Amino acid sequence: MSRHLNVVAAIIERDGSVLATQRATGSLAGGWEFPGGKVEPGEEPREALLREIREELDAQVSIERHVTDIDHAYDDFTLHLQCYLCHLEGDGAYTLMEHADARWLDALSIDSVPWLPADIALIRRIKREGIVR
Ligand SMILES: Nc1nc2c([nH]c(=O)n2[C@H]2C[C@H](O)[C@@H](COP(=O)(O)OP(=O)(O)OP(=O)(O)O)O2)c(=O)[nH]1
Repeated sequence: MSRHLNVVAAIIERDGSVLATQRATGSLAGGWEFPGGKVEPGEEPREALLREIREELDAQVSIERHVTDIDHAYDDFTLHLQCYLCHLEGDGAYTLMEHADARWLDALSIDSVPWLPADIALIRRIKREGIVR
């Protein structure tokens, strides 16, 4: 039986750009994603998102709204990805605690990184909604 992951992702927006992060380890290393991670048992999705952003970026975000849920089948697991539009709190500073790299990408540069397969449909949605411009 293949594994099923319930994951939350933060689409952190600033002036029409979003913060993309590059996975450092594992089978998807090198791929770009939105910061976030697995929802733990008993956790609400939004609570999980705030925790993951603290752990991965040493930062606080405010959650504006839910954007969409993406379902994707990888070779060895299935993914349910709940995506929220967020903004960095305070002076907007962050520190990469786990990722190899991060970039702010706008509508012109968003396709310049190799996104994880599950994120392709999400990027289309983000463009269509005008979250990147
Ligand atoms: N955070 C995030 N994960 C994504 C995205 N797209 C995508 O396919 N994934 C996949 C990659 C991983 O297999 C999974 C997230 O799991 P993870 O292992 O990073 O979660 P975690 O931070 O809880 O990790 P860990 O504590 O178990 O190390 O979802 C995305 O945009 N953001």
